Amino acid sequence: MLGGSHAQAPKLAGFNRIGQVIAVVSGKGGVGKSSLTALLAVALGRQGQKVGVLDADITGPSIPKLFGLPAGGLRGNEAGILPAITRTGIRVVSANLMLPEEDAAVAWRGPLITGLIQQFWGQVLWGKLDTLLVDLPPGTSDPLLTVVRQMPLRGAVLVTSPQQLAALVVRKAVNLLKTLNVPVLGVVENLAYYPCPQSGEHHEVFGPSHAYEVAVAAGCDLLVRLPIDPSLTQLGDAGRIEEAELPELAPLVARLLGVVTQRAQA
Ligand SMILES: Nc1ncnc2c1ncn2[C@@H]1O[C@H](COP(=O)(O)OP(=O)(O)OP(=O)(O)O)[C@@H](O)[C@H]1O
Repeated sequence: MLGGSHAQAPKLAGFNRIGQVIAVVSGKGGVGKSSLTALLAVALGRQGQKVGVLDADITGPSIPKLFGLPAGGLRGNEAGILPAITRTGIRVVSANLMLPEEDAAVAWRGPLITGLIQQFWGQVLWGKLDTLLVDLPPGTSDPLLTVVRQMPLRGAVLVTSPQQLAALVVRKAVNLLKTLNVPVLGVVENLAYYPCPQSGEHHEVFGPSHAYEVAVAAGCDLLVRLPIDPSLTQLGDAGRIEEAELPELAPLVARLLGVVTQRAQA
């Protein structure tokens, strides 16, 4: 059933109730977008939200690894696909959960990839969610267009890092989101600095920040600057990202909770 681009969507309208769908977008790979998606899901869950993560990075899925979810963990029945559930109750759907082994490759052409993203939206029994986060692959390509066309996006969170190249590529993503009328809810700069454990001084390991320029281009606020934190790498590698504490995310969490409130009042 999975992987076909023309599969019939079951009637999930009465079953799935999703308060808001938020895309997490970067221009360049490796800026920590998947980690940020996972951390945001955890932070929203701690605020009492029911959260789902749709891993739209079909060929490079890293969400299951961060949560310690094993390959082959997706189940389904004739009604639809059941998401895997993390230790703290976050519902996750990812190509890696369909594969027999974690390191099996997905070598698919574009139409199959977009077909699978559509199935992750249209054939998954997400149930009632406050927020569905969509982790998009880097680049301004088909998956973003598919998500924008198929899902009622409230907006996007843009993740960048201090390198000028990352800022340049993320500005391309900003322009595409503008063209597609997707509001940018906030910019996150990851790997912004390394706080010296001895002196507390912030070292700009990847150079000076360009995130303000990105935020200005996107017409929104730079909400979060995340430091380089080796414990994050360790927790992610161990599949224990849900144990991370990141108070820096509070402004972004508040913004996303605000979106829910505004929508409820509309
Ligand atoms: N703030 C941080 N401090 C330390 N390590 C980090 C931080 N953010 C991300 N990492 C680490 O960097 C690596 C890449 O992160 P991640 O997979 O989230 O990036 P990505 O942008 O989603 O990558 P890709 O675009 O290739 O999918 C991971 O090992 C992750 O643990």
